[in-house]
Amino acid sequence: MTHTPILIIDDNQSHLTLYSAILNDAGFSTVTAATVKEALEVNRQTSPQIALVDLMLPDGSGHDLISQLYETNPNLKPIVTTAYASIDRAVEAMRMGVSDFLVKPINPQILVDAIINARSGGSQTLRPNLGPLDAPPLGGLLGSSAEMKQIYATMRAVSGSDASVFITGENGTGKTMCAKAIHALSPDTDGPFVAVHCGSRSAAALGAELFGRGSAVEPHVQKSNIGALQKADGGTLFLDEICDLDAVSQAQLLEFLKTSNVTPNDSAEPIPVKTRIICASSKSPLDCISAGKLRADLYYRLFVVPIHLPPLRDRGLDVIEIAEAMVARYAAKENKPTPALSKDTKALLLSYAWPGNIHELMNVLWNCVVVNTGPMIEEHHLPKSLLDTFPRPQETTTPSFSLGDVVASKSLLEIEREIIEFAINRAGGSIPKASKALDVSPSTIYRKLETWGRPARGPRRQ
Ligand SMILES: Nc1ncnc2c1ncn2[C@@H]1O[C@H](COP(=O)(O)OP(=O)(O)OP(=O)(O)O)[C@@H](O)[C@H]1O
Repeated sequence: MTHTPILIIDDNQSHLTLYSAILNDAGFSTVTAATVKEALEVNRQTSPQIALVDLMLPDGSGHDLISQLYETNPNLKPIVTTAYASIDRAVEAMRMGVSDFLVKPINPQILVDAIINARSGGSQTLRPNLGPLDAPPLGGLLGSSAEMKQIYATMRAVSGSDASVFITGENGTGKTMCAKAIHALSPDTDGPFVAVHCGSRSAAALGAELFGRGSAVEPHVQKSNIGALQKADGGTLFLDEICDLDAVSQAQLLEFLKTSNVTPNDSAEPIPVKTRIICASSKSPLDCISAGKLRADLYYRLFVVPIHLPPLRDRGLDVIEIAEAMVARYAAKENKPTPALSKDTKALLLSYAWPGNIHELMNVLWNCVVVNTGPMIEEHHLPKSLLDTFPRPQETTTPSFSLGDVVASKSLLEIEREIIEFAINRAGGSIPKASKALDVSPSTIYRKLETWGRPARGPRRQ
């Protein structure tokens, strides 16, 4: 069976580029439209089997558009995308027969899964060429766990677009490395990569560092007075620990994102700047918004493509892969033969919690290579004091059910909610998938979520 291109309808050019890149990378062909009028024309020309429909379009609503598309293309499977999740909208969309309801920012794998689901119609599974998921790591990032492979695929997909990227993850998980790798893959790789840590100085100093001083626009003035945004013109600006940015700089950054102009302090003249923004945070941005530290409007502008780097303890055998590469690197540096890791050492590395993540692993292994001279790194060579200080924390993410305990302590409604939440988490946030697993209709779950006052799918809290 041949497939027509997927029609992507969104009035935001960055989203069109990004979704096309993700789907093209996954082996699908795409066509795009930015308005209702354009969408009807492309629909007439290509008769797509699947359309990704944004609900808010400049010349009409996505719901009305879907009705019009059905008139000439009754077999169409629409997938709704929206930045404004509401249960009412989701239920209304499900009633119209849409295949899925995706809340922006959309995780690339969820987007690909939604297309696969729509194509398979719930029975046959037509897996497209997912080559990028098997592609080798990027930019020196080590690790071939499924989690990291998915991250490499996202990085590749986003690198060709100028969409903002929001990287979250504990300290030492590789956020900076990931940002550099995206820059290196991008068409602007020859442009500058400028990194600014948003948490390490006073608001005034940070403001000047980011936006520069008025004198910077004068041609004779030192380059050091130019702000980081201007320095990153034609390249990438990496804002590390964005949640620590002060309120004044947040307002200025938001203004920049709206206008693509920088107005350095004391200067009247706005300066046009074209730069891709990648930001990172080790804190949960949603918690920071709740605490009034991060503006929600700034967050939604920046959180176009989320990348969450899992802690090292959740990357399975990546710990050993990274450890062996690091040991070889440090041995070469110290002019020593590369020692092997004993079986017990590997078991310990795998069971330790690594609160400092890859940074900590690197320090431990460098110490081992420097201090020991033998051909093998044994368990007793590892700094035990360190392991004793940071025992592996209790897993909290997966609820475990002991029927007796549960029945004794919880109401039926509570148990039902736990099971539904569990199924949604296991389905990566996809309500249709969770509903399939529980053998109920998606609208049943949407209605339950509405009762609990919980959004259908949004950025996951860490
Ligand atoms: N997947 C990886 N493979 C190999 N080395 C890695 C990987 N991820 C991170 N590193 C190394 O671990 C160290 C920490 O990485 P990085 O500085 O990018 O983390 P981070 O999340 O930005 O840390 P922080 O939050 O402390 O700024 C660096 O030396 C980096 O080279």
